[in-house]
Amino acid sequence: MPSILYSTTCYIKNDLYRLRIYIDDQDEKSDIISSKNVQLRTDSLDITGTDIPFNRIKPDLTRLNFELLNDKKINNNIPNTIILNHLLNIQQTASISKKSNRNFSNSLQLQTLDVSDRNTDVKTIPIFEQSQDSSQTQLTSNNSKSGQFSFRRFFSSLSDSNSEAILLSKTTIKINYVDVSNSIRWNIKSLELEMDTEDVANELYSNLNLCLTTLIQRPHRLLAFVNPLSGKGRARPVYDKKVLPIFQEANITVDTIYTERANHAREYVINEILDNYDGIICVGGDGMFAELCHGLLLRTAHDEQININNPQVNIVRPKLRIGIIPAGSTDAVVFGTTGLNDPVTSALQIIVGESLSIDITTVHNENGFVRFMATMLAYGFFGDIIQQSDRWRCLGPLRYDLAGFCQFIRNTSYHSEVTLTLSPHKPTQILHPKTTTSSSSSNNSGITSSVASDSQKLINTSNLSLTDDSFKTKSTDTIDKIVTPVVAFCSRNCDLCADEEKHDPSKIHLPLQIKREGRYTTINCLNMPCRCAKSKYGMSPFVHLGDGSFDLILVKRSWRTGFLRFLWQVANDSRTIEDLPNVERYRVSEVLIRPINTGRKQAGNWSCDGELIHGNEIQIRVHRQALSLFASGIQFEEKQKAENIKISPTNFFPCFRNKDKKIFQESNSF
Ligand SMILES: Nc1ncnc2c1ncn2[C@@H]1O[C@H](COP(=O)(O)OP(=O)(O)OP(=O)(O)O)[C@@H](O)[C@H]1O
Repeated sequence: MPSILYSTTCYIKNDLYRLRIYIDDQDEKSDIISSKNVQLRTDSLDITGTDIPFNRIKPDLTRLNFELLNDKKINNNIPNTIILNHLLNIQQTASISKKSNRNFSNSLQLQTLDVSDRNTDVKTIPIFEQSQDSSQTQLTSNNSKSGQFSFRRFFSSLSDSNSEAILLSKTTIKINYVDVSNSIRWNIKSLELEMDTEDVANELYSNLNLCLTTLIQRPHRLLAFVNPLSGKGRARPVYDKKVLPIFQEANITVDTIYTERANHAREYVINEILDNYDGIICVGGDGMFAELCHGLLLRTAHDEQININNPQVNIVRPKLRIGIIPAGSTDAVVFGTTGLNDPVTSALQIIVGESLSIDITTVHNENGFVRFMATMLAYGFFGDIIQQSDRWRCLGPLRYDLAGFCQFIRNTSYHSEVTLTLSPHKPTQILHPKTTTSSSSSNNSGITSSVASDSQKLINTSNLSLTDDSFKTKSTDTIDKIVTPVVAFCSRNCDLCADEEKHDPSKIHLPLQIKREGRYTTINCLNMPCRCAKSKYGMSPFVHLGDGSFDLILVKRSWRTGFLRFLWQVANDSRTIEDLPNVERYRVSEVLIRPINTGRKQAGNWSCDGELIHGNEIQIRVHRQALSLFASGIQFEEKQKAENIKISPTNFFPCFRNKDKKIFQESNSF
């Protein structure tokens, strides 16, 4: 049963409401969130405090509930509940009510408004609006749209009002809150609550502010880095006009640095004192994020005296979180962690202290540490594009398309050896023999299993022992395809990412290593789906952000039409990409890629998070949840609704399927 902390009545748009601040019963949390009409115990209309102290308030469990007391139809613009943590700020302003058309219920003992008070109330204007920080006071009036008080405007509005029912006092509480009714795109909304007396308004105002002080997961002081060149120069206006005002509204202090050169932010984060900050904000694209990510992780590794050059070392998660305001040209990280690249949504997720820990992979070559990888590492086609487009910088963004086209015409492939360590899974989830008709099968929970029968044999016949080197590394040319068993989107509060048991070393059942060798057009490691404007689902839609694994996609040498089909599916629907005859997808925790140069043939190029890297061989190793972001993760049911993604219970992949080496469109009906 929820515990009510506070209860009062108020008018919202001339309708009478009962406002209650209550704490959910923790066990009932999920039910209450899902139910629109929260059942609270009936209490008196007077202000009621309970014996629950404010320091026991759980921000996600404490809510404001608005119950309409008139007989009128419920106004859909008034929320039924607002989570305490979604309040941005509370203002107390003067109220000038228009002709009263309030519909008082006879059964309610309401205080009638004393008209004789009006004159005295007029004297209270202008009022001082007190922000959450008591040291900041502002002169405001609710008549003043610009926020500047104007006596002329104030008195002219008085004469416009109907004198019969004018009430002038500090009786209006304005609540600015984060509207999450569209759980993908967040917005700011406000609600004006008109209280009966100034005393009640004062009390509600101070109670709500007291509640706000309990929100410890929220940042109070942030350091923002703005790359003025990001996204063709849109980062600065986005930050100055859209984001900074929201931070100010939420009483967050932000120190801003406009970067002057590449690596400015990275050096600052590595070298300067950051103790005063609760988080770092990156305003820009994926390149800026990579800079901050490196700065923070390298600084932490240095503080913890970790030898980052050792490929087997475990990195430590920094204490500070990074918030990303998308203003770049691709914004793959933000797409992958919030579902869209909307600066306002990202700013609001930072303000309310949403937290998401993501995997980071370390990239080493034969000489030691090279880079951290947050999104994608590529060898071959995509690395060659980066290398070529770097030479054609003068062509602007067009250079990527042009370099891509040239590379496609060349259709180069590279002889390479790939040693991969499959991500460990529970025995019950693993490896069903491949059937002749379909390469994958799915159940209702969206979990699909698929594996080559040879691999099944290999596992069944092996004397499984973690110390058995012959088992640990198997060269299996016969293995055709091994597809990860779990193909569900990584979403907000993802079960797979939260599954600690899976990451318990004592529970690892199958650290299977496999060697693959052949000619590949491209070898890609994806730590995130890499959704962006050019790829609806990203190259790897089902990779999870925090489950301690990443996806390896091998694209074997083929005719240009075969590779074009791969590119087409990456752009449009990559959910079944491994069904293409030239594509293999593995879920792995570690990969070693070794190009085999056969004399005259040149090796391909490597790119990591869009930057060129070098090495004769590259080792990639995942570090589970090594970096925390201010982000919510994606509410996938909502996203599916918004994008009209159809997922049939019996067929998780309704679009394209590989059957007898042919691609064809299936009907969604079966
Ligand atoms: N003031 C600056 N002048 C030049 N380069 C900068 C400056 N600040 C940052 N950089 C560099 O610019 C590169 C690209 O920046 P960023 O990622 O923000 O923009 P983008 O390329 O438009 O977006 P995306 O990476 O999403 O495509 C980063 O690698 C960063 O190191």
